[in-house]
Amino acid sequence: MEKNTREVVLSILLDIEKNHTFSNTALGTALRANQFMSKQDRAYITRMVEGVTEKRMRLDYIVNQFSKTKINKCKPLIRCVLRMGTYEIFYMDSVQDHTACNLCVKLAADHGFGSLRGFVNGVLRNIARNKDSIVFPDQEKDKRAYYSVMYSVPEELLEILERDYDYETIDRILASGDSDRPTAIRVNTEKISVTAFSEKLRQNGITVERGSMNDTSLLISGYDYIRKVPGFFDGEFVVQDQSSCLAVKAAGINEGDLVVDVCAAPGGKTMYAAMLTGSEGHVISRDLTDKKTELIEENIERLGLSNVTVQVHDAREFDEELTGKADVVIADLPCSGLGIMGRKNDIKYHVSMESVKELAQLQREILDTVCRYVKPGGTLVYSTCTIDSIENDENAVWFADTHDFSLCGIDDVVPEHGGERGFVTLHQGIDECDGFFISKFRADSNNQIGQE
Ligand SMILES: C[S@@+](CC[C@H](N)C(=O)[O-])C[C@H]1O[C@@H](n2cnc3c(N)ncnc32)[C@H](O)[C@@H]1O
Repeated sequence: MEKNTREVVLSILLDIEKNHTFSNTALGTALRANQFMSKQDRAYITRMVEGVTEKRMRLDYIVNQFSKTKINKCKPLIRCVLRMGTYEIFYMDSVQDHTACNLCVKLAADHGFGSLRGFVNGVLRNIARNKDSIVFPDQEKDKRAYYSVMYSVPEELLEILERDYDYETIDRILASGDSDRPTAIRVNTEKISVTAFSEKLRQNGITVERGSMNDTSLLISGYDYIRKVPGFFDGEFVVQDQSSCLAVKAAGINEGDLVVDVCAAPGGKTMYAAMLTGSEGHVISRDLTDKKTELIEENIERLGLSNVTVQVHDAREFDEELTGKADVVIADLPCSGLGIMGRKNDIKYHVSMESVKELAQLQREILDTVCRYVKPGGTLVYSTCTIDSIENDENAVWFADTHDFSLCGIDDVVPEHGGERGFVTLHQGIDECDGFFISKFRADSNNQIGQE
C-alpha cells in the first residue's frame, strides 16, 4: 500500500466532517485526483471511506466507552483518526491491530497533534484489547437504542420506520446496508442483446447474474470502476436499478408517445423511456439546474439518443405549453432516499421527521403542477426511492382523492406486491432491488378542466 493512502482517506473524512460534503462526492473527487494509484490502494480508500461513514455512530459509541474525552468533544482530525483506527480494528482483517494503532498515532502526529500521541495510542490499544467484550445496548430493553448503535442509524430515523414496519422488517432493511451488493445495470438492447453483453462481461473477468425482476437487467461485480466496464463509452448499458426500470415499465409507454420526465437527472428513466417511444416518439427531460441537466445530456449522448429534449425547468412552475399534451408524465420526485441509504451512506444521518414531511409537501406541489400535462386517458407515474408512507402511500391516496385521476393496477409489472391497488413499495434487503415506491394513475377524460 502506498504510504499516502491513509492521508487520502483522512482528507476525505475531514472534508465530510468539516464541510458536510456527501461521502460519494468527496470520495469521487479524491479518486479522480488519484487516478494513477493502484487498484488495491483505490479499493482500500473506497472501503475505508464508505465503511467509516456507514458505521460512524457505532464507531463513536465504541470510542466513547474507552475515551474520557467523548468523541464529539475531540478535534475533527482526532475524531477522524480514532474512527479510522477503530474501523480497521473491527472490520479490516488485512490490517493488524497494532499496525492500525501505530499508523493512527503517526497520522495524528504528522498533522500537528504530536502531544496527543499517548491519547490516540491509549484509546485504540484499549479498544483492540477489549474488542470482543464491548457492551452494546440491550436489544430487548431498548430496541431503538440497540438498532441505532448496531446499524449506526439515528433514533429519529428508526421512529420514522417504526410507523410502517415491525423490527423484524427494519432489521432486514438495515442489514442490507452491510452487504456488498452487486451493481444493477440495464442493457441497452438497441445496441446489444442481454446474452451477448453478459458474455462480453464474463470474458473480461466480471461476475454477471441476470436480474430476476426485470428482463434487461444484470447484476455485476468484480470490476474496478464503472467507466472501465466494456461497452460503457459505446452506450451498451446504463447503471440503473431494477426498481427504476420497473417504474418506467409500469408507465406502459408506446412507440410514438410524448413523455415528459419532470425530475430526470441523471436520466435513468429518460433513457429507458426514449428507447420505448422509438424514433417516432419524444421525451422532454427536465431538472432543476444546469449541472443536473448536463448529467442527462452526457448520458443521452453516450447512448446516442436523438429523441430527447433536455431542459432546465423547475417542476413546481407550470408550463402552459404542455397542457394536456403528454401521453405519459414521469414524476420520479425528490425524496428522503431511505430506499438507497445502504448505497449512499450518509443519507441516514440527514433524515428527520421534519424533512420527510417537507419533502412529502414538495412532492404534492410538483404532482399538482405536472399532472396537468397529461392528456385525457394518459398516464402519470409517481415514484420515489424511499420507503416511508408519509412520502409515498399517503401522497398517492391524496392525489387520487383530489385530482381527476384514477389509480391503475401495476401487478402485471410488479407481481406479488399488492400492485392491483395501483401502488407498491419495494424494499432493499427483502426484494432484489433498492427500496422504491411506484404508483400509476390514469387521467380521467376531464383532466385539466377542473384544475385551471
Ligand atoms: C430521484 S432524482 C431523479 C432520478 C431520475 N429520475 C433518474 O431516473 O435518473 C430526483 C431529481 O429531482 C430533481 N429536482 C429536485 N427538485 C426539483 C424541482 N423543483 N424541479 C425539477 N427537478 C427537481 C433533483 O435535482 C434530482 O435530480
